[in-house]
Amino acid sequence: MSQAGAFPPGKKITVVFVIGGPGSGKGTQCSKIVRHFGFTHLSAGDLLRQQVQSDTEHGAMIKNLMHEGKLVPSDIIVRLLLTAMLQSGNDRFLVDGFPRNEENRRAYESVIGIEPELVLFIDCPREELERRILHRDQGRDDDNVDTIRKRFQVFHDSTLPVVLYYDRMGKVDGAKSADAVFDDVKAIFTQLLTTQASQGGNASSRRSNPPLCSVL
Ligand SMILES: Nc1ncnc2c1ncn2[C@@H]1O[C@H](COP(=O)(O)OP(=O)(O)O)[C@@H](O)[C@H]1O
Ligand SMILES: O=c1ccn([C@@H]2O[C@H](COP(=O)(O)OP(=O)(O)O)[C@@H](O)[C@H]2O)c(=O)[nH]1
Ligand SMILES: [Mg+2]
Repeated sequence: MSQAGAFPPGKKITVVFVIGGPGSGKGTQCSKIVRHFGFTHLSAGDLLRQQVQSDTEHGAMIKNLMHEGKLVPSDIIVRLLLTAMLQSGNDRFLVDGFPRNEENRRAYESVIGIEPELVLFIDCPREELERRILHRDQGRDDDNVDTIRKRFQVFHDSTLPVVLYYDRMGKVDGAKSADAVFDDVKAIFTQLLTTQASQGGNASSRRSNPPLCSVL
């Protein structure tokens, strides 16, 4: 059952999924989008790390799965996302690093049910991803060579097919400098928000809109 009714009636909620390989710059671009376009940034990975740090019911299980580069059960992450959305009071959300597989997508659809108006896909070659992660220096215990390989495999096998599910996908070249990537991201968001304003409604990612940018 959709929880879209959990939001104030008549309030239009805009959701953008931000997807890309580990180290592609999802968090970096989301910070810039927040500053420029007033979205609330919901990083699925950060929400899970908070659960580990506050030693919650599922903390130990989440920690082990993340250390192995595996995916946490969908119901846990969807519940965390919904709670964060409701608590924010905002009506524009960047969902960073989610959905990561088909099961995630279905769980989101059945529990939250607000279709993303855009899926921003940050494309970047694997060698560059690995280089960035190994220099990230945020003390993450999944940023090591062994776990990185497993995370790449999950991204390739499970996450990329979810990206392809959506018609309304904006793809950017994430190998450029962070500012150059943001120039491209800015153009996509400006187009999205302009279209929304002129339509006065949602431009759903599954309707037959032309893609905002080149498709894979
Ligand atoms: N376009 C870029 N060029 C070079 N380094 C980048 C770029 N975008 C992000 N980084 C750096 O790469 C690392 C991974 O970025 P991050 O935003 O954490 O990626 P993700 O959230 O996709 O894993 C960070 O150390 C970040 O500062
Ligand atoms: O929806 C999600 C998002 C993240 N993760 C877990 O959290 C880790 C780190 O995710 P994050 O998005 O922080 O990594 P990034 O892509 O930014 O390097 C992943 O490898 C998964 O183990 C998950 O299970 N489900
Ligand atoms: Mg991140």
